[in-house]
Amino acid sequence: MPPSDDASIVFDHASISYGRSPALERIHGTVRAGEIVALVGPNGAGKSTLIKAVLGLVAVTAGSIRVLGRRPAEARREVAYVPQVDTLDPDFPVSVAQVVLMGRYRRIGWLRRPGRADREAAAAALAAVGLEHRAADRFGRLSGGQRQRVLLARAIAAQPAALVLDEPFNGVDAVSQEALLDAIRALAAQGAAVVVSTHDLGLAQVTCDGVCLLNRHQFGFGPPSDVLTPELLRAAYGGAALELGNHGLILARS
Ligand SMILES: Nc1ncnc2c1ncn2[C@@H]1O[C@H](COP(=O)(O)OP(=O)(O)OP(=O)(O)O)[C@@H](O)[C@H]1O
Repeated sequence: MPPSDDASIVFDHASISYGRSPALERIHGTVRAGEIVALVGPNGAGKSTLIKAVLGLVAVTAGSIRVLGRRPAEARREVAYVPQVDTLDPDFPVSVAQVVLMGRYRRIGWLRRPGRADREAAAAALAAVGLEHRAADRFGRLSGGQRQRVLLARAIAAQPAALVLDEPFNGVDAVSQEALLDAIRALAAQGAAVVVSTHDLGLAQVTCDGVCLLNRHQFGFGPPSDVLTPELLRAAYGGAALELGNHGLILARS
C-alpha cells in the first residue's frame, strides 16, 4: 500500500538511475511534518542522490517521490537546502547577515529590496543558530562549523515547510554541532519535515525520529530502534565496518 500523500515527503518505491546504472532502488517511507529523518549508509550508498531527488535535481526513474503533496520540482520553492559547507567559496566577499538574508529572496524575488520583515526574519534565524553577534563579520572569517550554522540560518530565514541537509555535522566542533541540532529541532517543532544525511549513527539514533538506512537499496526505514540494529547495519555496511560503542550507540567506520 502506498504511504499517505498528505504527509510531507513520501517515497513510494522510488528508484533513481544515472544513465543506465541504478543508484538507488525502491526507497519507500514517509517523513511527516515535524519529523527529523536521517539518511545513513556507507560512502557511495546514495544519500546525496536521494537528497538531490527530493530537491527535484535528479529524476526518479521508477516509483515516485512526493514533496508537500507535489512533484519535487514543483515544491522546490518551499524546501530549504543546506549544502555541505565546503561546497561554498569562503572568500566570497559577503557578510554573515547578507548570507542569511539570501534565504529571503525566494519569497521576495531577486529584484525587490528586502524589507523590515525580511531583516527581522534573518536576524531571528541567525539568533536561532547562536550567531547574532557575528552578523557584521565576513562570512569567510568564520570557522567551518560557524559557516555551517550560517547556512542553516539562511535556510531557516526562508521559513520552509521542509528542510534538507547534506552532511551538516562533518568536521563540525561540538559547540557548533549542538547549535545546529537545537536549530534543526526548533524548525521541526514548528512543523517542518527534515531530512538530514549523516555518517554519525550515534547522532541519528539519539536525535532523529526516523532513519532511512541505505546502500543502493533500502535496508530499513522507520524508528531508529527498529532500523539501527546490528543485523541491518551489518547488512548495509558489511560486517567489518561496525563496532558496538559505549552506551549502546552504534558507531560506523567507513
Ligand atoms: N552525477 C552522477 N553521475 C553518475 N553517477 C553518479 C553521479 N552522482 C553520484 N553517482 C554515483 O551514484 C552512487 C551514489 O552516490 P552518492 O553521492 O549519492 O552517495 P553518498 O551516499 O552521498 O556518498 P558519500 O557518503 O560518499 O557522500 C555512487 O556510486 C556515485 O558514484
